[in-house]
Amino acid sequence: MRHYYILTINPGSTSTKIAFYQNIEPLFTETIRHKMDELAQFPRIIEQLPFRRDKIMNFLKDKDIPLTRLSAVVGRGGLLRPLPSGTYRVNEKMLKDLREGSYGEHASNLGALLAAEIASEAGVLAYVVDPPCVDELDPLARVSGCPEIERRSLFHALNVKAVARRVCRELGERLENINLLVAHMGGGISVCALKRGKVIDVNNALAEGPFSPERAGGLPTLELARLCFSGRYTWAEVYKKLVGQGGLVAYLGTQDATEVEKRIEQGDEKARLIYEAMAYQVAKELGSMAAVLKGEVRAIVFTGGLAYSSRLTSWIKERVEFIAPVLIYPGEDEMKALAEGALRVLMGEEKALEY
Ligand SMILES: Nc1ncnc2c1ncn2[C@@H]1O[C@H](COP(=O)(O)OP(=O)(O)OP(=O)(O)O)[C@@H](O)[C@H]1O
Ligand SMILES: CCCC(=O)O
Repeated sequence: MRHYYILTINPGSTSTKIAFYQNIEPLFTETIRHKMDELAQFPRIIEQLPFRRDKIMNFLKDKDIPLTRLSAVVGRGGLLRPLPSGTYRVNEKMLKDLREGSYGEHASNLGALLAAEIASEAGVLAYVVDPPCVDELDPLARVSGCPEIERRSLFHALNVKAVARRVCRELGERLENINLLVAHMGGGISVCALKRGKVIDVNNALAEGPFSPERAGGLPTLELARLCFSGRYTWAEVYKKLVGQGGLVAYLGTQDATEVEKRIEQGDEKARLIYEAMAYQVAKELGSMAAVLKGEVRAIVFTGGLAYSSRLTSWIKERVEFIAPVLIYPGEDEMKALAEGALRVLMGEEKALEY
């Protein structure tokens, strides 16, 4: 079998994950965690591009990987127009939408931009796989209750799809034959109802559902409207309150769940209340997604960085295990999913989709 060398880049809200694959074998992987004050120097996410690019180039240098060795570079896709699931070739139109933030600002917007810069230096193609804007919503799920506002599918599609495939392999099931609930719990939280492999409903992870380490999640609408019209905040300030500085950060001053757990162990009652409330909200969202699937759920899956926490997962589990067995896949499989998506195209098993 021919060997392809694939660089995968995954810019998350608090980290840049990088890996170098020979086909689907990881030769090197690294997670660079960014401190909040390090990122705070950039008013816009797009301005982090040279900072994160340098980190990647240092990684390649440290590991002695010349650009000439790369067969492809693949980044986590960003906020683009609603798209079918798949692998996309990065093109100028995609880069323009990401640079301009046409569909919103998000750390993952940097994925295609970083991949394109490095791929062009290496003289190879850049791809993205299952971006967060993958949209498989049931028509019922699009209705919000306010005609001017349509619900939007925006979630951790790459990891959710990859973990769902892995769960099915391990259960000996076919994805298209079963229903799953998958809760990705990282810097943001996506709680998904998968009906025969399709995410037919999910909380918009930037604007709905449980609060998360950095996101405020769904809020009481009238109180939010009052805050917006108070004259105390600009749109940019409100956005930051809801998306980058909400949730654990707003209540506790940190997005780091391990730090919150240390405080709980030292008897910090506020930290305990807020952390348990996050678990409570995830459980509540899972309950409503179980109703979406009419209770026909083969398994409930927890994944993402927070799934490493046995304290958090047991709080959620005790409220939802009556629905279906709970399976825990801590961290994420995103890097492998990126490599696999690019490899399917390099090997000609799948045609890259055009944006
Ligand atoms: N061992 C652990 N125990 C508890 N929490 C952890 C552990 N490891 C990571 N976390 C927490 O997981 C969260 C980050 O998860 P993750 O790395 O999946 O997020 P991200 O990739 O930055 O963002 P996103 O998943 O939204 O794209 C942080 O709150 C972090 O403190
Ligand atoms: C993946 C989009 C959602 C988030 O970052 O929380």
